Parts: sequence; structure tokens; C-alpha cells
Amino acid sequence: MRSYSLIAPAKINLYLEILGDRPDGYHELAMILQSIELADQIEVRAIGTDTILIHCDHPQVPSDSSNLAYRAVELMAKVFPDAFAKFGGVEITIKKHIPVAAGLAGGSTNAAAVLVAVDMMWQLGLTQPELQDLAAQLGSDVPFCLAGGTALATGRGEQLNSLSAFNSLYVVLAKDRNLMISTPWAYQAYRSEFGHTYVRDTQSLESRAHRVHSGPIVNAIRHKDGSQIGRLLHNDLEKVVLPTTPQVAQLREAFQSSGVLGTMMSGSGPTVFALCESEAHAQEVRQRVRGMIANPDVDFWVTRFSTRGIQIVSSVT
Ligand SMILES: C[C@@](CO)(OP(=O)(O)O)[C@H](O)COP(=O)(O)OP(=O)(O)OC[C@H]1O[C@@H](n2ccc(N)nc2=O)[C@H](O)[C@@H]1O
Ligand SMILES: Nc1ncnc2c1ncn2[C@@H]1O[C@H](COP(=O)(O)OP(=O)(O)O)[C@@H](O)[C@H]1O
Repeated sequence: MRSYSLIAPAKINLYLEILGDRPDGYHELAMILQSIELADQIEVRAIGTDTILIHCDHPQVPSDSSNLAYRAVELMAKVFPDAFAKFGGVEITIKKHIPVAAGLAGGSTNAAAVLVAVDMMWQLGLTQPELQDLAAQLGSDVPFCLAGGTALATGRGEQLNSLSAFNSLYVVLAKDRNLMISTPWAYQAYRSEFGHTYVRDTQSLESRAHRVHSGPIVNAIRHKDGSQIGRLLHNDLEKVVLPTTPQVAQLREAFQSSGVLGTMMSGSGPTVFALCESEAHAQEVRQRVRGMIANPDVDFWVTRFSTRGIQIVSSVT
């Protein structure tokens, strides 16, 4: 039976600006997404029946049709019914290393990996734009997870422009394991407090330029300038999460006082990350902040920027 083993990396958001509400209920964004080496391992195996089975070693990850990996196979089966009839269903095993509901796109990257595996398993030969289009139907962050590296994302986050990828920066991640933040809640809270309608068609490029402020950080990324990148980190969702979740604000302050290049909440949180120039410094910061926080429920990870998205590690055909 065919099987594929894949690596599905997490992401952090170096920049997240909310430009306004969209008529479809989403928010118009200007974001910079960055892959990191912290990753889940995904096995996708043909099972010759018409079922989809999910196994995951993490108690908070569903194994039913609400799992994004399940939804990825379901979407492929709907779009390619003949291939599904010919090759049958799949069994997916997810080894979770990415914390769940953490703002690190764990579910999205699992779904992206499954799209890649099913494309190969069903011998579809899809192009990158075709895969990206399917990915966007599964979630706003899924197209980025497929491509990986460093990208400027617009629209609801699915329109990508890749930036020069580099892996020389190290990342310390911290998350209280009792805290989970729902992405729809974070956007809804932002809309209630700061919402304003964004009508793309009537916006000239010039008026858009007045609202999007990602230029300096894009420039810093082009120059691989770690100190500038650290200084220019930005996330509008912090405006609703920091006041309601003091643990996040506290972690951010602890990193801030530890001599890092910069610190920010990732996506809708609650993970806070800090950027460092070297692995030794990142390990030192992890130790120092662990001591300052004195909360045994906070987990830490040291990882680094990655230039890659979904990677196929091995296949049996
Ligand atoms: C906040 C971010 C930052 O990268 O990531 P996470 O914190 O979830 O990792 C993303 O914008 C999340 O992307 P993703 O999790 O794929 O979102 P989706 O499944 O498409 O949408 C989940 C919900 O978030 C809200 N949403 C999402 C994207 C967007 N541009 N506007 C929104 O308002 C909507 O309420 C939507 O129903
Ligand atoms: N394959 C999956 N991995 C992780 N979470 C998943 C998956 N499928 C569905 N979920 C659910 O999606 C929600 C968001 O999880 P996740 O994708 O890890 O976070 P985020 O959207 O903050 O990046 C959680 O409630 C989780 O139970």
C-alpha cells in the first residue's frame, strides 16, 4: 500500500495589520508569515476502502471530520471523485509537536501536508497554483503553510508574495498550556472594538498605501537585518488579546526585558515569540524568562526560521 511521510512546519506572524472588515465576514489583512522548524510529522497511508481515518497523539485534536486534515481529504474527494473511487480512502497519523490553538497554524499545516500527500497518492499531478487554490478553500493560512519560507500575505491571508527567505534567526516560543485562544473570537473582538468596512474595489493604490505600514519590515527582511526585524514586529490582534489575557502580556514583558531582538504574540495567540541572533542566546533567554515567570504551566521551545514549507520525507509506492 502507498504511504507518505511528511514534515509540516508551524508559522509565526512577524507582522499582522488588519485593514478592515470584509463583506464576507473575514478581515482584510497585510501579514508577514514566517515558517519555523518546529513541525508536526504526518503519515498518510492508502487503505483501499472509502473511509478517512485520523489518529493523533494530542488529546485536544479531534479525530473526526472537524480535523482539518480530514477536511483536506474530503475536499480532494469532492473535487476528484474518480480518483477517490479508484484509489480509495486514507489513514492519517499526526504526531503533534506544534502546540494546539496557539496561533502557530498547527491545523493548517497538517491540512497542507495532506493535500500534498493525496495529490501524489492519487497521481493527480496538480500544479502549485492548483494546490494553492484548494488550500485556500480549507483556511486562510493553508496556502502559506504549503509554500513556507517568508511571505507577505494579503486578502484574508491567502494571497502570497514570497520574500527572500532566510534561516539565520532563532526563535524562543512560550505558551501557557492551559490557555487556548479561538481565532474567530480574536477577530470578532477586534471587529467589535475597532471594526471599519474595507471596500477593496473603491480603494485606490494610493489610499491603500496610507493604510498598509509593512514597508519598513519588508525592507528589513530584504536586508536580512535581524535588529530591524525585531524592532518592527507588529500584531493588531494584540490589542484585543493583551488586555484580556494578562499571562500573554506578562510573557511579552519578560522577553522584552531579556535583551532579545524583538518579541510579539503570534497570530491570534496565545503563543509569544522572541527573536535572537544565535541559538546560545535563545537558550539563555529561555532559561532567564522561565525563571522570571515562575509558572510551571508555561512551556518553552527554541527553534529557528525555516526556508521551507511542507516536506516529503519518505514514500512507499
Ligand atoms: C490569525 C491568523 C494569523 O496568521 O492565524 P492563527 O492565529 O489562527 O494561527 C490567521 O489570520 C487565521 O488563519 P486561519 O486559522 O487559517 O483562518 P480561517 O480558518 O480562514 O478562519 C477562521 C476564522 O478567523 C476569522 N478570520 C480569519 C482570517 C481573516 N483574514 N479574517 C478573519 O476574520 C474568521 O472569523 C474565520 O471564521
Ligand atoms: N490537525 C489539527 N491540528 C490541530 N488542531 C486541529 C486540527 N484539526 C482541527 N483542529 C482544531 O483547530 C483549532 C485550532 O487549532 P490550531 O490550528 O492548532 O491553532 P491556530 O488556528 O491558533 O493556529 C483547535 O481547536 C483544534 O482542536
